[in-house]
Amino acid sequence: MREAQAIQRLRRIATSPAALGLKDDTAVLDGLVLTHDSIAEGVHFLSTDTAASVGWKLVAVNLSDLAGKGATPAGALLSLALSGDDAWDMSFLDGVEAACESYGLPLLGGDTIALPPGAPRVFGLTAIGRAGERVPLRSGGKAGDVLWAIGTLGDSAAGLELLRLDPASTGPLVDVYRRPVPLIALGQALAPLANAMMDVSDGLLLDAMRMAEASGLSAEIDIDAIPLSRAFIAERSGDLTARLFAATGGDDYALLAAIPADIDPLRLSLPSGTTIARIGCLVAEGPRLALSSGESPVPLPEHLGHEHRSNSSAPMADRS
Ligand SMILES: Nc1ncnc2c1ncn2[C@@H]1O[C@H](COP(=O)(O)OP(=O)(O)OP(=O)(O)O)[C@@H](O)[C@H]1O
Ligand SMILES: Cc1ncc(C[n+]2csc(CCOP(=O)(O)O)c2C)c(N)n1
Ligand SMILES: [Mg+2]
Repeated sequence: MREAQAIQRLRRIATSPAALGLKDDTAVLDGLVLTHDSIAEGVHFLSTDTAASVGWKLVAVNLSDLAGKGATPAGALLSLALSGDDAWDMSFLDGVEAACESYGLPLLGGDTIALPPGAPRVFGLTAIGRAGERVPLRSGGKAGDVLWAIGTLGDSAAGLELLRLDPASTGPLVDVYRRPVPLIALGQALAPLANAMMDVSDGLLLDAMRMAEASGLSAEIDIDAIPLSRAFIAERSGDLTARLFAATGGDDYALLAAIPADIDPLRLSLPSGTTIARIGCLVAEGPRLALSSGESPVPLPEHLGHEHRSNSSAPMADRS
């Protein structure tokens, strides 16, 4: 089954207004912003990744969903699966602790289980944030809004490719894959201005299409405007192929914001070193997502981003 099919079925269960129709990154309940993300070995991280980086990543990907709504971290619940390798599990918790401390996220509770020997590791975290004065939803975009990307794209996907070629790879791209940085302060600064905002975790093109869909609009993106880091360009160049890779690779934990055209977020005093780029706009007419380079249209790539899909092979022996 595909992720989208499962969520479609879940919509019939999640009928509370706080669930926002499961059409956003988070739920919003009584001034709290709620999210839950899991990470699994072989799906979100490699068995060769350090345990501390896996713990960090679990916290960071959840904080990124709070950042997308401009929320302030308020607490977390951890789902911990012990693997039987005590040193690994302890280092994992060191990584969880480091990320919680870095972003002021108090651990409030959770649950601990032990995995059967050899089972892939899977962890979950519920992050709770306090809503700011406005919570920009995916669905709030207006025709004429400018689309801004905050943070660079493609670094993590490029880091993963390096690690796939050589698990001993190091450098800034590998660091972004293993230890993403949630853009909490930037999310808080932009939320009051944005009509719509979300984090980019599955791939810019897929997430921009989701924002356009939720807002009942179309997104136009200038592929040449996508922000790339120096490390990414040094590794893969900034040509169209590299840009499409960056726009679809996912795992970025950047932000995508739709901001009225008469507001210039570059005028805000954003933290130094912030990358923020005008990458397109939302419009009322046209295909849901259109790409261009220079003045020319660019055909959509086959895959716009990452979508989970189960394979139906070999059920577990004791599941019959
Ligand atoms: N198993 C589930 N039970 C209930 N709701 C779910 C489940 N899986 C996903 N959802 C909901 O579906 C919506 C979309 O989920 P999705 O995972 O695509 O969003 P996201 O958390 O922003 O993505 P990402 O995991 O890439 O950050 C969210 O509202 C999420 O809470
Ligand atoms: C080992 C390994 N293989 C592939 C990927 C790529 N990847 C996996 S999940 C995901 C989207 C975000 O996940 P979710 O939607 O579950 O939050 C992406 C881009 C990876 N990170 N590690
Ligand atoms: Mg998200």
